[in-house]
Amino acid sequence: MNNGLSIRRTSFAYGARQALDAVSLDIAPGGFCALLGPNGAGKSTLFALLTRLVTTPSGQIIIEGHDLRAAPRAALARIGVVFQQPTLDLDLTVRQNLRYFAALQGLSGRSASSRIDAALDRLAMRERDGEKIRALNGGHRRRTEIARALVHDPAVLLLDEPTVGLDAAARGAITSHVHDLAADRSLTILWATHLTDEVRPSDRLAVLHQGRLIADGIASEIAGAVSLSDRFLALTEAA
Ligand SMILES: Nc1ncnc2c1ncn2[C@@H]1O[C@H](COP(=O)(O)OP(=O)(O)OP(=O)(O)O)[C@@H](O)[C@H]1O
Repeated sequence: MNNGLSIRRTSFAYGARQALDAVSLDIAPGGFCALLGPNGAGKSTLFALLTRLVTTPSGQIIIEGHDLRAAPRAALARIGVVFQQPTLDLDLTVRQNLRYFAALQGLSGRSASSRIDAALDRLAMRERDGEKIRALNGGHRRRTEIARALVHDPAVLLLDEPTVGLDAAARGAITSHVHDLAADRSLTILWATHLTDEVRPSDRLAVLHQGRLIADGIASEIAGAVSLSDRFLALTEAA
């Protein structure tokens, strides 16, 4: 059984536009990888493939040992995902949003309640559980979405630029929460961002540019003697 997340030589084109070109990326179980790429690099396209919003005959994606093409239901059941566009119901409370999602996952009653409590605790959102989403700021909304993605106890968590549109303080809080989730090693995490200041020196980092993976390693080693921001600019300008 090949656990964790494995993306093998995966390509995708929108008509004549090649959005991903033979991308390969392996994340071991419990591993964490930041996927850094400028606008248009192909991050959202990769997430669309990982969640089967789009399909491609090229390459292979394996989630917790399940081939996404051959066994989509088993593979998709093991992932939790936070898309770039928020999808919470603004007129429901935090807990109601999570309860609705739990029901879609076939969870109800006490087991749903305890999973929801645990997920809210992980994002420090339990004390806000009775508030309507509409009343929350952007950072708390994103934390609610991440908690919701954890309710069914996925093995792999996919986060597509969860800090987009947030102010600096909320961005910092979400970035810390993501790193806290990564530290407990119970989840395999792929986290897309286009901001170098969200990546920590010890993070595993994959750099995507124009549909190709142009670096994969520890962020501080990729940066070398310069800042990650300078290295990222040099890599994406040169490639
Ligand atoms: N529906 C579409 N039709 C045609 N081209 C598309 C479509 N969606 C994305 N593209 C193109 O595919 C490439 C990759 O886009 P993608 O949205 O995956 O990048 P991204 O890294 O997620 O960017 P961003 O940070 O702006 O979200 C870009 O050149 C984009 O213009």
